Formats: sequence, C-alpha cells, structure tokens
Amino acid sequence: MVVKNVCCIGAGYVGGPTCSVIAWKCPDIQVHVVDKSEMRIKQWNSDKLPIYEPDLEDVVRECRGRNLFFTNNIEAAIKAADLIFISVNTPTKTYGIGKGRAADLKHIEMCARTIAEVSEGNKIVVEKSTVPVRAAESITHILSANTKPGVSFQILSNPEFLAEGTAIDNLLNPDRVLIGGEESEAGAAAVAELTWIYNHWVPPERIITTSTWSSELSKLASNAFLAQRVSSINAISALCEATGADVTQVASAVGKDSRIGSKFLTASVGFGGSCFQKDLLNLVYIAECLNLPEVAMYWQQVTDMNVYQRTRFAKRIVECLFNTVADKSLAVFGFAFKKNTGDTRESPAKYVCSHLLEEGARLNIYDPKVEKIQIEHDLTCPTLTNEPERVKKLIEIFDDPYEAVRDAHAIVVLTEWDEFKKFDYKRMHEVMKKPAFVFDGRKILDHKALIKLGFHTETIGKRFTRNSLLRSSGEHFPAFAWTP
Ligand SMILES: NC(=O)C1=CN([C@@H]2O[C@H](COP(=O)(O)OP(=O)(O)OC[C@H]3O[C@@H](n4cnc5c(N)ncnc54)[C@H](O)[C@@H]3O)[C@@H](O)[C@H]2O)C=CC1
Ligand SMILES: O=C(O)[C@H]1O[C@H](OP(=O)(O)OP(=O)(O)OC[C@H]2O[C@@H](n3ccc(=O)[nH]c3=O)[C@H](O)[C@@H]2O)[C@H](O)[C@@H](O)[C@@H]1O
Repeated sequence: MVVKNVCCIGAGYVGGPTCSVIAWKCPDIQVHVVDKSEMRIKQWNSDKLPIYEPDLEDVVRECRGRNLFFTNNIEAAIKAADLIFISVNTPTKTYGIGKGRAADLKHIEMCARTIAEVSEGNKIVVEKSTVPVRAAESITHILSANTKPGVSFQILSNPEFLAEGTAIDNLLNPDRVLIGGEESEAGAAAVAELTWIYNHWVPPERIITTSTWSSELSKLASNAFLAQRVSSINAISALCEATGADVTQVASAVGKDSRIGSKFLTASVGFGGSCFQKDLLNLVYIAECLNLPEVAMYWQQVTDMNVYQRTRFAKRIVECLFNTVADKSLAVFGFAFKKNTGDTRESPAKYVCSHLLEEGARLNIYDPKVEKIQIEHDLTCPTLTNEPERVKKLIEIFDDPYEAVRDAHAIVVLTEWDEFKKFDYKRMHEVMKKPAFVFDGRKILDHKALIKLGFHTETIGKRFTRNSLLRSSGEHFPAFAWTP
C-alpha cells in the first residue's frame, strides 16, 4: 500500500499544524483534518484560524483546498483514508478512578469505535495523542472486537514533540520523529508507510523506530524530563533569592557542562501548558498502579515544585506591596502560558492572578494574543473560584498596556512576550502610583534600567539590594553560620 489519503481526527494544536505541514510537504497525499466541533472546523476554513502559531497561516493558505481539507464529515474522511492519525485531547480525568491524575481516554476510545464501525478496507491507525503506556493495546482490542469481516488494522504510536509557539519550525526540523510499531512483518510494513510520509522532508537518521510501548513511554518520559529541568532550576531560584546568588548566572554556569546542556534552564514563575502537568500526573498514576511508589513520589515532586514556585511568586507580590493588595490595581502583562501562543491551558498566569484576586486585588490584564473572553472564562471558572461575580468585578482586560498601568501600584509580568521588553517604562512609571513596583516573573526586563527609573524591582531567582530592604525574609543570611 502507498498512502494516498490521510485523515486526522482532532483539529487542535497538534492535529491542525501537523497535518498542515504534511499536506504542504506531501502534495501527493490528500489530507483531511476532521473534528466533532463545528466551530473549530469553521475557524480552520476561515481567515482567522482557531489557534495562533507563527507561520501556520501561510502553510494553511497554500494547501487548503488543494490537498488539505478541514471538515466535520468524520465518517467519510475515515472511510476514504489509508492512514488515520488520532490527535484528540487526552486530558487529566476529572471523575472516577484515577481522578485528578490518570489520562482520560474517552475521546481515544470514541475514535477507535468510529474507525471500526465505518472502515471498509485495511487501515493504519496512528496514535499521535499522548497516551499511557499500552494504550495501543486497548485500541487494538476495541478495533478487533468491532471490525467488519475482511478488514484489518495496524496500530502505530507516533507521539508528537512540537512545542507551541514554535510548532511549524519544530515540525519542519524535528530533533526526531518517533514511530513505534508491532514487532511483526505487518507491523514493520505499517512503520515503513508512515516513515515514507516523513521521508518527504525529514532526514532518515532522524526517524527512529521502536516497539509500541517504548514509543508511548518515551513521550511521557520526554515531557517529564523537560518539566523536571524547569522545576530543578526553579528550586535553585528560591535558593538564589534567599542567598543573594543570581539564578541566571547559576543556570549559565551549570548549563555550560556539555553533559547538562543549556536549554530549558530558564527559571520562571512556573511551567504551564496543557501537557507537562497532565503527563507528569499520568506518569505518577502509572507508577502507583504498578506498585512503584518511590517512582511515583519522585515525579510527583516535579509538579509539586511547580505549584510551590507560582504560589511563592504570588505571595512575594503581596508581601512586597506592604502585605496587602486589597483594592490595589495591578497591571498584569501576559496571560498565555508562554510567548507566541494564545493558549492559556494551565498557564501560571491563571494561578498567580487567582491568588491576587483572592487577596482582593484589581487586575488590569494585557496579553497581545489571548482573547478577552478567554481570560474572563479562565478566571471565573469553578476550578479557580467559587465567587465568579466578585472576580468579574475585579478584572479588566486592556488592549493598550499603557492604559493598563494607569494608577496601578505594580506591573506583574507573567508571560515572556518580546514586546514587553520594548515598552516605554519611563512613560509607565509616570502614570503609576508610587512607589511603583515591577514583578518580573519571566526575567525578561532590563532590571537595572527599571531601578534607575525608580521602580522597585523584583524578579525570579535574584534580589536587588535596595528592594530587599522592603523584605524581611533572607535579609541577614549568615553565610558562615548556617544551621538548618
Ligand atoms: N498542545 C500541544 O502542544 C501538544 C499536545 N500533544 C498531545 O496531543 C493531543 C492533542 O492535543 P491538542 O491538539 O493540544 O488538543 P486540542 O484540545 O487542541 O484538540 C483536540 C481536538 O480533538 C477533538 N475531538 C475530541 N474527540 C473527538 C472525536 N471523537 N472526534 C472528532 N474530534 C474529536 C476536539 O474537539 C478538539 O478540537 C493530546 O494528547 C496532547 O497531550 C502532544 C504534543 C504537543
Ligand atoms: O507534549 C506537549 O504538549 C509538548 O510540551 C512541551 O511544549 P509546550 O508545553 O508547548 O511548551 P514549552 O516550550 O515546553 O514550555 C512549557 C512551559 O515551561 C516553561 N518553561 C520552559 C522552558 C524553561 O526553561 N523555563 C520555563 O519556565 C514555559 O514558559 C511554559 O510555560 C514540550 O516542549 C514539547 O516537546 C511537547 O511536545
């Protein structure tokens, strides 16, 4: 079989960009991206795509209607496809056994059932969603129990490693493409088909094949390792603040060791995004189920440290603002979980804002890409507050950062958008209440310049002598007489 028709179930952050790139690089393949959400498909077919991702628009514009189609006609697309990617969401379960930790596979199961029901010929089914180890086995069971006579399926694992904000670049130049398949002749043939698709643009040495279970676990392990690096440097940032060391200098010195490497060592207000926490919790749950409590506890600590970091930052804001933010206006710069995306899933900004709102602060929020309605929805959502009406009165969303800072006591930077570095902070200082504070949760601003302008400046993993006078903790750290 040579793949001519690809269907992707799930037109989200993964399915949309991934299949757009496949369509772009493989003009000989027809690609149908399907979703149960009519709204999402409508947006993919419009000028305003449902997700913001640099360069995505150009790729979609070039391929849409040529060999790239977005449709709600799920059954027809499955029927016509030789190869089907499952790219649906696999969130943390919010009910039943494993609530709050296990991955919810109900969407995956629904896809498997639909595929079995409508397929009239042999197909390759590819798990692109991030799933627990041995999920492919469950998919195989569902498919084989519901398959029409004469139809057969091969299941592959092909996890996605793209990061939001750099998705197109990651897809075009991946560090690796991982394909896991059944160790049999039919399995190898299916792996070869998927490899052929990637061969259109990915060098062969970057395409790795493994067993299905290794592939599934490698995805969870990769995200766990990445998150662990962020939590490790964030743990060090707390030590830096208490001792007077500078986390940027420490990270740079540590990262120079080629065995450690310099990437993913930027201390921050905490990691966010839809996947790190979800995948860590999933790993913890799997380890617990396999009676490996020490392994579970080890990875649990990575997410606990993340919660500690964002809470610590929020508490520090209150502490510096003379222990009260009630009725004070604070300008919040950034709400997305990282720059170059409009995604707010698990954004640390949500949690820091929620803490400040709990303390009675008024928040003037500015983010260049997140929609107003999304910010309001996130901050009033029942998992964050049981007082949505009170919260609504305390938040205001701004299109203009200079208006957001008017009469504010502080600027709180929660996303590392490049444009924040270029703002005219002198102009901002003039219209703010005094003393004016900056809390840089992303370490992106020119702190020396801010201090010169008169801002009391606080950041992650570093303290400035002048401002530290305002703070009680760690003030007289006895370097040579430390007792635990
Ligand atoms: N967001 C990211 O950057 C990355 C996500 N992943 C993984 O990829 C998977 C998808 O993630 P996202 O794209 O972010 O999710 P998403 O929530 O943006 O998109 C999932 C889409 O699947 C659709 N869907 C769910 N069930 C369906 C069904 N039965 N039939 C048709 N459509 C259905 C939903 O309507 C939604 O539009 C997850 O497992 C995630 O862990 C992996 C790498 C990167
Ligand atoms: O499975 C997934 O969903 C994806 O998760 C992450 O991608 P993503 O969450 O989009 O973004 P990252 O760049 O990894 O950043 C995650 C969070 O960590 C934070 N971070 C990252 C790096 C760093 O040094 N410090 C730091 O605080 C970011 O600000 C962000 O909040 C991984 O990088 C991808 O490889 C993976 O495919």
